[in-house]
Amino acid sequence: MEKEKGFDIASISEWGVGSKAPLVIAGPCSVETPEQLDRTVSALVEKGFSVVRGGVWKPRTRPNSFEGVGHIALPWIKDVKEKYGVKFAIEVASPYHVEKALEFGIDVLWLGARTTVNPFAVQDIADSLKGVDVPVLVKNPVNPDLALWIGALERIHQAGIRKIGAIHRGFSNFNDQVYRNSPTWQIPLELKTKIPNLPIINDPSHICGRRDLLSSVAQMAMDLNFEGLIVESHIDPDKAWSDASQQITPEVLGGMIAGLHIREVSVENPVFQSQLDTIREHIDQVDRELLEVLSRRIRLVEKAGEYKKLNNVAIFQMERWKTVFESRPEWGRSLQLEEGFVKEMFQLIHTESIKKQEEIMESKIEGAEKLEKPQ
Ligand SMILES: O=C(O)C(=O)C[C@]1(C(=O)O)C=C[C@@H](O)C=C1
Repeated sequence: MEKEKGFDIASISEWGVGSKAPLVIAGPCSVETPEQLDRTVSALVEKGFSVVRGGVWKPRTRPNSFEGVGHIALPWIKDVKEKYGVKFAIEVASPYHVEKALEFGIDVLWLGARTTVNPFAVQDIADSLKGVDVPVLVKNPVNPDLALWIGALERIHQAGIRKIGAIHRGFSNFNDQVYRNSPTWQIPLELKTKIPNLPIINDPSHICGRRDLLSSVAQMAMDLNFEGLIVESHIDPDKAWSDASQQITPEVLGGMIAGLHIREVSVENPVFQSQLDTIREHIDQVDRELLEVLSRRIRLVEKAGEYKKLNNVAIFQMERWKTVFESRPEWGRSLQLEEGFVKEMFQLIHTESIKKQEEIMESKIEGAEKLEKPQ
């Protein structure tokens, strides 16, 4: 995969938010009242958290939902920062938000998923950040579009922001039965591959939309070596004014973070390394075989395409495709392969079959004349 060039990025240890790894940013979805903020921050500090989040201006999908208390929350935030010595992160969606946040000494800014999708809005914010030395995090866009995410990061970075990171909050979906926003892990992993030194922070709260899944998503992020977590935590989650079902108390959050297994990127252990190298050699061998088998299948599909052309038969054969699509996951099950994985793989394979046969139909494929027309 090609790396993006020209990103000069500071590591989290240079952000001025402490050097504990992973970085945990925790706090209420929305700042509601001075009392709610004070009680939540006090409980978070007691559990060892020192970087707090809290929504001031809340972009909501539907009108008439609670849209945040607005700039009146900023003096309350300034008070808890002074009282508890915490750092504070908020979302900004316009140059006005940036100006106000900086005026009140906010330590970390983030762009929300609905802002990232809009290059005009991102550019306006980037322009307002010129000459400012504050960490800025960019959430993934609501749609699974890596280029759009990278584009927003580039705009912020080109404004001179070196303390830059990404937040993976999942992607909108039509009918994901499990997640509020599908994690689609391959997208943040591809981002990491393209911009290796970009810190990525996982947001299990917005991915899950419910409390019971938070720790499994947070653990997955740690297994994939994400640099941090941003988690919604409220002193009285059931009474939260927004996103009540995904917030947890600072106490529960403390337990969740303590229970995470933090993985090393690699270890200086020659035995481990040589064992992993052996396994990787086997994987290389199997991947070759896999590609050889796939190539054999495609050659057969091409042959079928040539016969279809000769006999003026349509490419898409619904009955046959149904049989293939229903039988393969069953074959896979007996080989301990996940049904969803097999289905997705065969969908891809079928798309390639159709593409290949289209090419044959459109062109005068050499050799087609040599085929005998079946009787
Ligand atoms: O069976 C065929 O007619 C094929 O061309 C093969 C194949 C496949 O890839 O399995 C491809 C296209 C059809 O829609 C059905 C099946």
